[in-house]
Amino acid sequence: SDMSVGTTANMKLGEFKVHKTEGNARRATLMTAHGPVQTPVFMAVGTKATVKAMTPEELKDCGTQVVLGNTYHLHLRPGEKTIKKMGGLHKFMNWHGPILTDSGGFQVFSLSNLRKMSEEGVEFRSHLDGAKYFISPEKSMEIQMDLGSDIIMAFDECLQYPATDAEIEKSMALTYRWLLRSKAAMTRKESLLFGIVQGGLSLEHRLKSLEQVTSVDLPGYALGGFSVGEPIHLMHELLPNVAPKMPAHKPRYLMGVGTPTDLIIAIDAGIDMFDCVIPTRVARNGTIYTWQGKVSIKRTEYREDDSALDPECDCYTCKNYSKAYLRHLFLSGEILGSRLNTIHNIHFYMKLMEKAREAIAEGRWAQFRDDCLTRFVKKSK
Ligand SMILES: Nc1nc(=O)c2cc3nc(NCCN4CCCCC4)[nH]c3cc2[nH]1
Ligand SMILES: [Zn+2]
Repeated sequence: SDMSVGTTANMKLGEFKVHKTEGNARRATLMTAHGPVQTPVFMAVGTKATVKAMTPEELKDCGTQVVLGNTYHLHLRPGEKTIKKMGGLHKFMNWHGPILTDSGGFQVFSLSNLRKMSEEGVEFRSHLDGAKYFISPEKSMEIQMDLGSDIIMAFDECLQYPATDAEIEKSMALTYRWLLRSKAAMTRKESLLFGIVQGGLSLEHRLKSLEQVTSVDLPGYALGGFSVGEPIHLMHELLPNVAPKMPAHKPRYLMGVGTPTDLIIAIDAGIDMFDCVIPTRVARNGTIYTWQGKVSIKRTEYREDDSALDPECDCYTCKNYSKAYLRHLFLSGEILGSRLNTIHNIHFYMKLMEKAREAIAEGRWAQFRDDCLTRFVKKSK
């Protein structure tokens, strides 16, 4: 089990201990102000201070270690000053494990309208009510510190795909200057600041951005600018050439990724941390991940199917409900359908990471990797 790697008792805040490696894959522990994080880890996305359809107790029962919050969304509503007054994000949402917050740049570009970019920061109008806002590296740090975040992401610019070499070079230079301002604005010692490597889908620019960002001494580094509309094989091909070149004794976080297959490929390339809305979002749309591939619960074949979503799963949903019942809930648009499907998908993702951690710790990662890739290949039913 996870504790097979020994105690985390005397680890310092921000310490990242690599217990075992197999090729580029690593089994490690990151110490945060809200406890240790066993890696590889998948982090549940809780954009508006909730992982949709799940209570914190259910998240914990599914093996969730870290929950993500979003600077952009929480700044707009209810506002970080309100959350701070209520005791901070952990107390506000009753999640007392580690919280990582994204810095808002990506969300501004992908959600808001009418924005003005400058060296200073980004001016934009809220997607909720059109009100005008301005976020800079300093403002982003202030918001994340007010939230009481354990892992704070630097304020960066994330380019959409495709981007020209000139756009990539200009953007990653800005991201580097914003990283220096982010670090200078970080005054909360309990929070760990992670830098974000950009560089588009170009190996040359990725390595240049990697050199710039990792020249700044930080407790962790992320790969941004992926899963932004590029053909996914481009990311799969780039990762093994970039991830292993990130500092070996710092956590490596691949932002916004991904499917079970993406996670396995990225762990094999040396990535430690992930987040993605896929397991929660597709659950609400009736798509279920199982150890035998994907299941679309709305299919007629499940109308009188008394079996569990996944015979190899021991989650609350699989122990208590049939496919027939879950299909009925989905077709009826019942809220319980979203809840039960989400519980299963989050449990599946956390179980996948737990098995990956054990496989690396026991020196059988290659076998586990190949077994997963065979199981997950498109057999959607
Ligand atoms: N600060 C920051 N910088 C990034 O470059 C970044 C890049 C990202 N790329 C994604 N991709 C999310 C893709 N997701 C896939 C499932 C459907 C919804 C979108 N999220 C990201 C978040 C990010 N946050
Ligand atoms: Zn299940």
